[in-house]
Amino acid sequence: MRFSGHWIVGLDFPFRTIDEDFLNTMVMRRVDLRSDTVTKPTEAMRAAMASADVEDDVLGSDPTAHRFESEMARVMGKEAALFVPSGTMGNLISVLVHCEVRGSEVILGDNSHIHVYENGGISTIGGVHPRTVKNKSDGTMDLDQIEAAIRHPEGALYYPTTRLICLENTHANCGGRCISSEYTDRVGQIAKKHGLKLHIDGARIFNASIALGVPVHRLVEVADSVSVCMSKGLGAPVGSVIVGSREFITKAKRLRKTLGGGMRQVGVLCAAAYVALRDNVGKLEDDHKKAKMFADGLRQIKELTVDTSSVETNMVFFDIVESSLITPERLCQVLEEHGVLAMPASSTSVRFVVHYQISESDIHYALACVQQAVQELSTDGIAK
Ligand SMILES: Cc1ncc(COP(=O)(O)O)c(C=O)c1O
Ligand SMILES: C[C@@H](O)[C@H](N)C(=O)O
Repeated sequence: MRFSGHWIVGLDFPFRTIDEDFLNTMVMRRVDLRSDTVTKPTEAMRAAMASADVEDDVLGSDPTAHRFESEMARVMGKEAALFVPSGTMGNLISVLVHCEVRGSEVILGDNSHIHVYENGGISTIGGVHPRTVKNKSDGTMDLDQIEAAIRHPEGALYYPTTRLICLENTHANCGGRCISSEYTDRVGQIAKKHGLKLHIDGARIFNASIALGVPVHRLVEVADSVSVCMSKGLGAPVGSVIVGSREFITKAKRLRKTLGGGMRQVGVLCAAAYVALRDNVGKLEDDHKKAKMFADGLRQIKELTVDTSSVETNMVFFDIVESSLITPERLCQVLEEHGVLAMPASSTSVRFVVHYQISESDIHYALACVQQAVQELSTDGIAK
């Protein structure tokens, strides 16, 4: 399908009049909004990787990994840190260390990444039983429901034993919503009251910190462990970091080896992650502004509905109105034909994730493509 004619879209959003020549030039543009995991390493990261001081991190300690882990522990306000290959492994190791006794149960959100997107690893690999509590639209769980989900010791003959509560900040499936330090503290109080541990899936904790204006160490103050993704909005090519007590990290390091995550000259990866931490935290605010700009533009497309008030960080979810014949899959297909990459989020919604390698001009282009695609899919009746 080729777009034809001017892209006068009659929107008061500062869309430009895009004529065919400009459009055809623009069609060569690639705007990857599938996730903030798609960023490519910068020259500074590549240079750091190339010159990293490395040693075998299994037989001893890779000096660059050690320096990076020490810095992450300091930034996050915890005793120690451990570099791991992915956020999935960071969460898995954290849950398994806290729930190292057979028959353990973890309370987590029914829409949490750990529960939805990690292949049930805590159960299939770790033998840990999940007990879900409904995630509210803001990414939190009702505090009373959390407390009610905690198994009573008198039921020990029948029930698993609750040992851990997991939160997710920002909450990806709830649209990148931020969890406040006050709410986190309340969950921490519940955990402490019942002798439980608290883990935070902090894949995008720096996004929450910037959006809330709260230091990361304050956001995770009451957590026993946090998994932080360096490979998302911070833009490192690979890796996450678990932070916690020295005792926790010692156990985590052993479990990382058990899972095959013990890495040799891992300083090559930590060097890039260190550059990401140094250079990119300050760019997250722009990501949030671009996401807001995107949502404002999408809101003006009548076949779409966007809750712009829920766009707190770098994610934009929008719904296609029920009366429309357009499906998220078909819309993403047409957008991909013009270089705009996005992911369906449900049977009625699409997710766009902004990152620091997306420019404002890219946002304008993507908006124009969405507008044109919706217009053409609606009129051509080829939605389904
Ligand atoms: C909230 C959240 N937690 C954990 C992960 C897992 O990270 P990874 O993809 O590095 O395994 C992701 C996505 O990647 C995520 O969005
Ligand atoms: C899809 C999911 O696993 C990934 N964390 C993302 O948000 O893109």
